[in-house]
Amino acid sequence: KEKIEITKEQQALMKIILDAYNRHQIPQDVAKKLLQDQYSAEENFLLLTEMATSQVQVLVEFTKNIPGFLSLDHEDQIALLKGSAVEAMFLRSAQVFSRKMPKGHTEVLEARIRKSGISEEFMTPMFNFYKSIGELHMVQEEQALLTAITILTPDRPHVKDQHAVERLQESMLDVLRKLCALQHPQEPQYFARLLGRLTELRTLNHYHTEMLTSWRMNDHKFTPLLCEIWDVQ
Ligand SMILES: O=C(NC1CCCCC1)[C@H](C1CCCCC1)n1c(-c2ccc(-c3ccccc3)s2)nc2ccccc21
Repeated sequence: KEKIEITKEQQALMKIILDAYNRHQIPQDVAKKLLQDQYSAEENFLLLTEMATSQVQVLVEFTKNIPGFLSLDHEDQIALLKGSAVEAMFLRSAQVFSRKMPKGHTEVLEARIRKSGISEEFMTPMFNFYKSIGELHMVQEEQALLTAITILTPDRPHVKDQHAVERLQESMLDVLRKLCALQHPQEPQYFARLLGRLTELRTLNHYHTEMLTSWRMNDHKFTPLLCEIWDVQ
């Protein structure tokens, strides 16, 4: 049985990522809001644009704390943020959805989201993803590292120096691999399952523009930031 050891610098890296992840959380809790009332499609769309706008700002702050990120080519930094923002949104949504809630609350939340205005066809892939994330019972460190790994995906559109991004991502993947082996010793496949979720995340990314434009209302208004991030308008 090979001895898995997280080195001192890997521990320091994990602490930086976890602190940044915890520091940059959305202030108001969208799940609480959704559990309070059933909103109209228009109100839900507005809620999503507000949540998404603040989440992008939070994501930028988190990303700036990833060691090495600010040393990347500046245009590549933008390309990585633009390319990962939607996936980070779905990953965060999955974590919000999978949080331990009082009896019956998750069912109410799911029902509210199903009636939020998003077209029916996207519900199955979206909730399959949320439930598959929930089944992993990720610890905070794993969630934070997975978000950093998603941001540091080398093959986003317009990234010039992919190797520089690969090197940063690889150091995150190595820490995550060791953490998974230590946290889930009975599940040697756990790390692979975690990475498999990133593939599922990309398919959700693929749907996002259509999810927005098919929102059951007319005249969809987006902020300039979201037009950039969501490839709409
Ligand atoms: O507010 C939300 N998510 C925040 C985003 C930022 C980070 C925190 C979470 C929305 C609400 C859904 C119901 C209507 C209001 C908005 N939400 C979603 C999404 C479904 C579809 C989404 C999307 C994203 C981009 C593009 C196209 C579609 S996000 N899944 C959730 C699971 C649990 C709690 C909220 C959840």
